[in-house]
Amino acid sequence: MKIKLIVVGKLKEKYLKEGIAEYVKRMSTMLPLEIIELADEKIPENASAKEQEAVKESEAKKILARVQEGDKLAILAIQGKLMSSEDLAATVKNAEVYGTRNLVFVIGGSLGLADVVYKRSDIQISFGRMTLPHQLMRLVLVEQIYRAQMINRGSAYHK
Ligand SMILES: C[S@@+](CC[C@H](N)C(=O)[O-])C[C@H]1O[C@@H](n2cnc3c(N)ncnc32)[C@H](O)[C@@H]1O
Repeated sequence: MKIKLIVVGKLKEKYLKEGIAEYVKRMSTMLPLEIIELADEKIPENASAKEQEAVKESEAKKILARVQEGDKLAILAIQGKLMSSEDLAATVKNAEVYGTRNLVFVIGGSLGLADVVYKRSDIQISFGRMTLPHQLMRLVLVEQIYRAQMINRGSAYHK
């Protein structure tokens, strides 16, 4: 099985790039993580609700173009399901056991994800009701995917 992470927007901060690269490297000998970075849409200044929806729809098209039939799609959503690290580890293990080809995580852009992405998703994962910047969310999620794999290996990394 492959684990993929689809993200909207280019990562700018060096400290985030370095943190993510470290966990990606650590996972290279386990289930490796492929990060697919999509260009974000320009948000017009003082964008109306309709313009914001159009941005999300356009980002959704690019996201869903990278998702294949049979992929298990886990989106990051503030109002989604609260999960423990052990729950995430079980999600990864189950996907592997059931022969899933790709377990795909998605983090939305600064406006979030369009409804069409929610409809396609198999799980909506919440990291709490607070809003995290999507770029920081990327680092936090990558660490949790690493942690999930360490849990599944019975490693002392997870205490
Ligand atoms: C800046 S947030 C978007 C905020 C937008 N108002 C919304 O409700 O989705 C960008 C992305 O980061 C992710 N995100 C941010 N905070 C999160 C949290 N607490 N739990 C899960 N995902 C989160 C989501 O994928 C979201 O689409």
